[in-house]
Amino acid sequence: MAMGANITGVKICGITEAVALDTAIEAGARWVGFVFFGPSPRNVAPDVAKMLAAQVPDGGPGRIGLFVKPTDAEITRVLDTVTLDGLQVYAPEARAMEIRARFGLPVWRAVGIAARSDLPSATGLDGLVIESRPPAGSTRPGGNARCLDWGLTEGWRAPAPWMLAGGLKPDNVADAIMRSGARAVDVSSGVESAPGVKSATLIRAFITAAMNAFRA
Ligand SMILES: O=C(O)c1ccccc1NCC(=O)[C@H](O)[C@H](O)COP(=O)(O)O
Repeated sequence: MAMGANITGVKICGITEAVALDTAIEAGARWVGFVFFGPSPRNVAPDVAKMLAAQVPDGGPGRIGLFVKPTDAEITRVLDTVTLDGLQVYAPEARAMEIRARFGLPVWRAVGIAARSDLPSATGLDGLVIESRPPAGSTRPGGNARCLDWGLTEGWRAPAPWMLAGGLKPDNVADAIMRSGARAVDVSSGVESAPGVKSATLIRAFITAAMNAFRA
């Protein structure tokens, strides 16, 4: 999962089965995400993720494991079974840096923002996932199909490569890219027919729309 200064591409997150993964690979996803968080409808057991990760060909999308405030033991349990290329973590910067040092993998930190002042001005991490804050009472910090105000990142001098997430869909991703200035986007709910059930049609439509917008 190389992350240069100008990463461009699409991450399809929350993959739990082979057909969705094949579709994402064929459609040109740059990253695919596996959620290791029990309360999520996209939670995937390590032995299933192992088979999915092995399905990604050499040169295919980066395999990203998503963790929420994980202990070292939780990450170890997954990495003992699943080959991953990077980690997406919901944790403070200092803890994310510890994880990076401990496991030797690139780490992106997910940051929920509601105002421009919430945008990080510094990070020692490999990248940032900028998304909306979860709604009150949500059982999870991401994957809530909730858009942020895309104008908040316009002109932002990001301290690391970043991707835009939250509430993106095939029919709004072009607008989101144009208004936010993002060069990489991350989607889960917006390519599902029901929570946790990915749609091949929506995955293809999303990647096509995003890549066309990046080229525009
Ligand atoms: O997908 C989940 O269930 C989830 C659970 C806990 C933390 C994060 C989670 N998802 C994050 C993502 O899939 C993406 O990074 C992003 O937030 C996209 O979310 P969506 O609004 O569903 O497209």
